[in-house]
Amino acid sequence: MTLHPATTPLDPFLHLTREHWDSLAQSTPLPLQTEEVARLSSLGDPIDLEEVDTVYRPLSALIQLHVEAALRRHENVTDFMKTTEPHTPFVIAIAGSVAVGKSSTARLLQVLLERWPSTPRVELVTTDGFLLPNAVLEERGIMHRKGFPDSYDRKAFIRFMRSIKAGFSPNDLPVYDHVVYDIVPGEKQVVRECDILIVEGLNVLQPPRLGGGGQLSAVSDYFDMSIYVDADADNIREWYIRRFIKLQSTAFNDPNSYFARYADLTEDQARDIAGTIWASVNAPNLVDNIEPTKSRATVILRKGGDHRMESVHVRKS
Ligand SMILES: Nc1ncnc2c1ncn2[C@@H]1O[C@H](COP(=O)(O)OP(=O)(O)O)[C@@H](O)[C@H]1O
Ligand SMILES: CC(C)(COP(=O)(O)O)[C@@H](O)C(=O)NCCC(=O)O
Repeated sequence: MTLHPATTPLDPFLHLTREHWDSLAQSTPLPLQTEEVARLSSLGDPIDLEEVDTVYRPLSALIQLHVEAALRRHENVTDFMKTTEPHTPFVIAIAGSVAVGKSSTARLLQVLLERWPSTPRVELVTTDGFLLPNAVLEERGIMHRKGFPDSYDRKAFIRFMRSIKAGFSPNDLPVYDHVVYDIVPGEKQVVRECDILIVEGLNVLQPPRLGGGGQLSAVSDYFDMSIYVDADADNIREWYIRRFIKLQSTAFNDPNSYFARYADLTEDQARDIAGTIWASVNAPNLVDNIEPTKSRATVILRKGGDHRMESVHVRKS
């Protein structure tokens, strides 16, 4: 097997090179066209069909193995307990820094997984809907900590995950708008009944904390599998700055954009502002809160300088 680098007796991960990963699941079809891949990629995350074929085809096949095993276990356990409770959605969490490309990964997986016969219904929830509204962040003096664990309504997020794993489909999830940079008053996301739920966000792998009832709980208590999208902080910083410059000529021109005041900056000025936001908000959040959760993931996708996947690290089973 092509392992990279050598594992130690305490290392619970298998380290697979890009070449090894690419050689897997050769018979799994890739039901996607170039146009569709372009539509699913986020701004600044240049995924092409070759990358989808190399990285996401084996990943969707590996996820299917986990889903099928969970379905079999459910059948065996319900037989054993003489119950008839239907199975709950298989939950996949996607974690990683701001600007690392989590949303492209989530959207690609949604489309690939719903083409498998056993999982035709795949729903996607981004955790920004659980951010506290700006008015609350301002009241608490933590507007500069948007994306940090304390900027979320953790209780509502846990309630949502618990209801999913209790077999319900909530219809009242709050919705966040990146352009307005705030929760949209009155707007709700409906999560339809599904086979797989993908939950994507910075903080999905945060460890348990003590809740109101004296219980230790974390949203990850309700995950079946998790994926951490990883890259060097210097690369992610550059992707963040480049995306900010692209947003200047797109989203920031919307008069409703929270960043509209930055639309007319020169490229150098935009670089400076984006670098400052990165250094004061997103880098400390990555170092202090997000990166330390990496080893909790089932799979780590490690990207190189151009968003190209370099290696994949999978929990030993
Ligand atoms: N200021 C913004 N205005 C409009 N869209 C944005 C803004 N910031 C981020 N986005 C979009 O929001 C999505 C999520 O971004 P982010 O949280 O950085 O995660 P990631 O880059 O890992 O997917 C991306 O599709 C990105 O292009
Ligand atoms: C909205 C986000 C916190 C991401 O939320 P997520 O869906 O990961 O929970 C992030 O994209 C963001 O806007 N961070 C604030 C700092 C900044 O403007 O870059």
